[in-house]
Amino acid sequence: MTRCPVIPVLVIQDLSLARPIAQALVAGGLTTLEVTLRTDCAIEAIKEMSKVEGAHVGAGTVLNGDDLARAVDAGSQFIVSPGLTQEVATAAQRHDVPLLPGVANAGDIMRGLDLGLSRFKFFPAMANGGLPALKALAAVFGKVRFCPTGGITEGNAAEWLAHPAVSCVGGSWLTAGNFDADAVESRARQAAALANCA
Ligand SMILES: O=C(O)C(=O)C[C@H](O)[C@H](O)COP(=O)(O)O
Repeated sequence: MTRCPVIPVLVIQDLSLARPIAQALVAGGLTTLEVTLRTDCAIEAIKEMSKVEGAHVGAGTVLNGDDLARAVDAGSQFIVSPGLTQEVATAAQRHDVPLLPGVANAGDIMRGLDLGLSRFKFFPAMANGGLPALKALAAVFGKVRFCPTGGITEGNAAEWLAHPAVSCVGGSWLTAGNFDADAVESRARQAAALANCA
């Protein structure tokens, strides 16, 4: 979460674009890449993107232990899930892989704390009440850190990142539309500057 505080959330439909997309994002300064398991080629895309120098590739939309095992076998260095289940948390512990599960309310966070977790994705961030909702949760759970995702854009990312409980943000805006390497690199560069990526 602190390595590079803007995480592109990627839905790879065309495997041949996996490497060029990763190269463009890394060239622009975004090195932590989340590949969602929402497409048939997602697992292969994780393998391809992991070959790109400087890329730190993980899996998103991990819904159960089987997804997690497939993602880890493909080389995922971290796991993101839209929600928090005991099954996914246990599988992450078993595979010794960092897990960023989604939370939407205080009860979710408390279940996460019970499982030994303190870093969560706040999802879906905008639909869940946006920054006011996160501020209210952060005031109660002082040591918890969040990665808001869902509705984050280049227009509001800086505002989220300015909150001390927000360690990073995630979003699909970096690769939205038809793939154009120059456009992706330029969006990544802007986002990296916003987030002071090293
Ligand atoms: O399913 C998951 O595990 C996810 O990672 C969900 C994504 O974070 C959001 O769908 C991204 O939301 P947008 O940036 O608004 O497109």
